[in-house]
Amino acid sequence: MQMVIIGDRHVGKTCFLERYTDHRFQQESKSTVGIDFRMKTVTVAGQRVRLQIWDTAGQERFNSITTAYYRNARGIILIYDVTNPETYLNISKWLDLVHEYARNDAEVAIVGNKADLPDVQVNPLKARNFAEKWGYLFYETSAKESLNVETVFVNLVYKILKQIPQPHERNPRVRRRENPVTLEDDTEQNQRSKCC
Ligand SMILES: Nc1nc2c(ncn2[C@@H]2O[C@H](COP(=O)(O)OP(=O)(O)OP(=O)(O)O)[C@@H](O)[C@H]2O)c(=O)[nH]1
Repeated sequence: MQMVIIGDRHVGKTCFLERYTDHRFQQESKSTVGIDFRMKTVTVAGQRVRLQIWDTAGQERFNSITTAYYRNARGIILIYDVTNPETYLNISKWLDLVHEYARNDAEVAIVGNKADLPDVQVNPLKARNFAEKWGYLFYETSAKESLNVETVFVNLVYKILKQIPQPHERNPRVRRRENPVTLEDDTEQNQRSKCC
């Protein structure tokens, strides 16, 4: 299952992904050039899912490269920085690209990152209302303090899985237990690739 992480530069996309796949945080994270990806296998609602997560450059000059990766993404994580209102306002610009390049059934999560910092300048209620109005997930996260990072992935995968007809839905006599918060960090494989 492919996912793509988008949003302005410096909002913490790479740190967010590294926190999820490598359980670490690097204060001196380098700007992503073009595109990068990591793999992780998770179990959500009893189903093992292999995620290929694309980390895109926030700089506009890479848009022609990065938007090519939207097409195959089942999930899109759009990150802004809670201490930088401009990155929140730019969400609509990123959503325009999503509507232009992503599949119609892609699930979107809006994420306000850097929630550990004291000078929060984006009202989380406003952001949540906006996300809910459009049927998107919403979370405030901290890649630094590992707040809600796994929750974003689990709930996004769960939402995507709910879209896909499951075997038990085709045969109502076969029942499977559903537990959206089940997360087994069972096989963690980090593969990296860079291009451009
Ligand atoms: N306090 C705090 N700082 C963070 C957090 N996440 C990222 N940062 C910092 O924000 C800066 C940018 O992080 P990156 O992950 O490189 O940002 P990016 O969105 O991938 O940037 P581009 O690759 O340029 O698009 C770095 O100095 C990080 O240390 C967070 O949750 N809390």
